[in-house]
Amino acid sequence: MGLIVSDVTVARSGAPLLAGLSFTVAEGTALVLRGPNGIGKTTLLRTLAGLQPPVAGTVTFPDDSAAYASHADGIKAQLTVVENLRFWAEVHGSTVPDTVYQAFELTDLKDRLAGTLSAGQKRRLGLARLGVIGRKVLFLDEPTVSLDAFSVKGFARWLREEHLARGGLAVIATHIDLGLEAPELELSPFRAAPDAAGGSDEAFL
Ligand SMILES: Nc1ncnc2c1ncn2[C@@H]1O[C@H](COP(=O)(O)OP(=O)(O)OP(=O)(O)O)[C@@H](O)[C@H]1O
Repeated sequence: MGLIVSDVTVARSGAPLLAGLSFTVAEGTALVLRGPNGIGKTTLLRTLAGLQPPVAGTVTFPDDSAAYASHADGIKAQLTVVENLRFWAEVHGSTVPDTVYQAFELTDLKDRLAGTLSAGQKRRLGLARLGVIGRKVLFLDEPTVSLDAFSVKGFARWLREEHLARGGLAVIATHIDLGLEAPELELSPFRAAPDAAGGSDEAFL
């Protein structure tokens, strides 16, 4: 079973942003969300991941299978790269696959304190978390911010060859082309009318 989104409306601070969204993402495939700044991509991803409730509609995917990766890397500065990955693996009852270090270009950084990594290196470590937690349904918010072109390609390769090829799925908000050959959903036509959630205008106060 993949991800099924039925007639979903999402809101931020009481203001409906996107309405009437219905789509499915099958196992082994990705969907790329497109739309201008502020349209609600982050809000939609957070809603799909269950971090906030939809105003209307339903989101279904297999229980306990999802992970949300946001702008915040969520890494522990006082731990080394290896310790960070082991920490996440332990939390999720898994182990760190050796392949993760190579896939996210962390082999030479294993013993570095995470707090001393560059922005792009931190982002690679944050993304490597996805490689250890074993979640099938990934909601990714601008995953390649701070990454150079080489690292973007590496991440896309991991997504394609390690995640999607093993039956995972992903919904990705990104402004760049990841080269995934994934279908894209332009969100602009789904911009909510101000009264889509019953006329609330508290956001404008
Ligand atoms: N804490 C908040 N309180 C009120 N409004 C907010 C809050 N956070 C975000 N918003 C507003 O909600 C709207 C949707 O924000 P969201 O972050 O979901 O957009 P986005 O499409 O992900 O944008 P971007 O492409 O810039 O990342 C924006 O107009 C934003 O200003």
